[in-house]
Amino acid sequence: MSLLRVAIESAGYEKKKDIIKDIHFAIEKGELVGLIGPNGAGKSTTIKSLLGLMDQLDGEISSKDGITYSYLPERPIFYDELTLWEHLDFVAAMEGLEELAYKEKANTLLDKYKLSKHAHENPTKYSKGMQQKAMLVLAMITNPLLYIIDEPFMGLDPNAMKHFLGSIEAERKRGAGILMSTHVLDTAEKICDRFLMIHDGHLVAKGTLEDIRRQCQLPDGSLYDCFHVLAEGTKNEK
Ligand SMILES: Nc1ncnc2c1ncn2[C@@H]1O[C@H](COP(=O)(O)OP(=O)(O)OP(=O)(O)O)[C@@H](O)[C@H]1O
Repeated sequence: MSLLRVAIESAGYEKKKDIIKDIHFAIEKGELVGLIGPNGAGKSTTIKSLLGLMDQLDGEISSKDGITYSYLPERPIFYDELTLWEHLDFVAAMEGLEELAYKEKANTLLDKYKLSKHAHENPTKYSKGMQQKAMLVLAMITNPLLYIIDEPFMGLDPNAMKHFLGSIEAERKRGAGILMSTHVLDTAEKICDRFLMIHDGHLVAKGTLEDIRRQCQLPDGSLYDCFHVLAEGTKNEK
């Protein structure tokens, strides 16, 4: 069974004002799926629908029984009064993680993302990139089977980016499925197995890069070229 099955007929923020329509897809074990589309296309609205945050939703989101997921928002969110370690302790308590194992994993991740020295500080005082890395550590600590990630690349320095890509690869090998919304198309082209291209609230193309090229009628095009065709609406517009 798929980790996640999404069948959104429509969703929006106000009654009778649909923002996204007819969005159907699934995420399988070990798969990285890129959610791509211009500003305002409906990517965040799709993600909010999956997270159960949309009041106006006609459709069905189903996940494999007992699945745990982590959501990485585009803008990090922390509690004002807690240090990063206290955040980790909090998540571990909520998820019932075994103390020795999670502490060891946390230390490895903090070390990898160069946050060990700052683990007893309040993350609201971190730089943007440090906050993003802290969110990532918090997301990975629970060993989720599904990740929903909203634009992860923006604040990361090259070293953090390399580790982030390494972490994603390791999580996939462990069997986790990942849905990742991003505008960084050259990286997405290299790392994603499949893509969902949203334009104007509709899924206008989906599948592997080959599938997307065919749907955009650009047999040798890059993901960026295909995106441009979709965003400009010169071909294939719905
Ligand atoms: N809270 C909200 N209330 C009303 N309309 C909203 C709200 N959030 C988003 N929208 C509208 O929904 C549409 C889709 O927005 P969404 O945030 O899903 O786009 P996106 O693809 O994530 O864009 P971006 O790449 O800029 O992050 C836009 O027209 C936007 O104005």
